[in-house]
Amino acid sequence: MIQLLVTGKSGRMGQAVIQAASHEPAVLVTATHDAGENLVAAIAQANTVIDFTMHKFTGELLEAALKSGTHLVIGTTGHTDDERAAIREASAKLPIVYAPNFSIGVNTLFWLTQKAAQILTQDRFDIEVTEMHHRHKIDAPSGTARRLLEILNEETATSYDKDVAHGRFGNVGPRPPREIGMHTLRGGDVVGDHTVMFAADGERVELTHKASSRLTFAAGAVRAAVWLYDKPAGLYDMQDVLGLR
Ligand SMILES: NC(=O)C1=CN([C@@H]2O[C@H](COP(=O)(O)OP(=O)(O)OC[C@H]3O[C@@H](n4cnc5c(N)ncnc54)[C@H](OP(=O)(O)O)[C@@H]3O)[C@@H](O)[C@H]2O)C=CC1
Ligand SMILES: O=C(O)C1=N[C@H](C(=O)O)C[C@H](O)C1
Repeated sequence: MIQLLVTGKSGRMGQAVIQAASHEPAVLVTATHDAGENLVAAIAQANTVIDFTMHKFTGELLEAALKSGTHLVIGTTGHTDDERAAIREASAKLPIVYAPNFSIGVNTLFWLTQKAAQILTQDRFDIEVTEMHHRHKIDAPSGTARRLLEILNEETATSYDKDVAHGRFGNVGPRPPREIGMHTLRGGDVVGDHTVMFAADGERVELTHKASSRLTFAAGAVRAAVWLYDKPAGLYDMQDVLGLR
């Protein structure tokens, strides 16, 4: 039985996770947590945490989980390089699923993007990525877009720091062939849209995913928590949970 601690309980995703967990017989929400509450007391009541909060909270969460041996499903995005390294380090002792997106559709988009990049970049296809989210989102680009860029960087031998152009403005000149454009849109109540575009002379391929309900992400996170139950320490993502590797 998964005894679940839901952090960020009053947030958009925290609420969706509590709802999704109520539909999963193997999962019982035994504790919840919000900013300012006692995390050590909350984590003592659980064997697994599902965390959709804020990147700055991850250090405190890792420290508490390492002490209690609690499994972690981390969906929070916007981590710094140091925070990502801390998650990797903790995974030597704890089973952790860390994923920027828990939807089956987006994880299929990751797979399709890798395959498309392998095929299309043998010819001269320029790559652009767009994402759109609701007006409340605080990190940009989205964690999902960042993962798409990492996949594209790997397949095209480009660098996230040197070759990704975050928007364009002014007299930027012709497009450098290795450049990957990243364009972030914010507005309204958009749950999460991502497009990877491959554009060549005479044709264009667009791979798009649109999420219309946060329950999609929440159900995926609950599925990841159940999957993680009997796994050894290690860093996993949703591709592992879905068997997409
Ligand atoms: N991986 C995925 O599939 C998905 C990831 N996300 C990510 O999940 C995260 C949360 O998104 P969302 O639910 O929309 O955000 P919300 O702002 O709605 O909720 C954030 C929650 O985290 C809590 N929180 C904020 N700061 C802290 C802190 N320092 N310590 C403890 N708790 C804190 C908030 O508490 P309070 O209200 O008291 O401040 C709130 O309950 C984001 O990083 C987002 O990108 C979102 C959707 C899907
Ligand atoms: O903040 C959100 O809402 C979302 N965040 C995730 C991200 O940053 O990729 C996933 C999803 O698109 C919704």
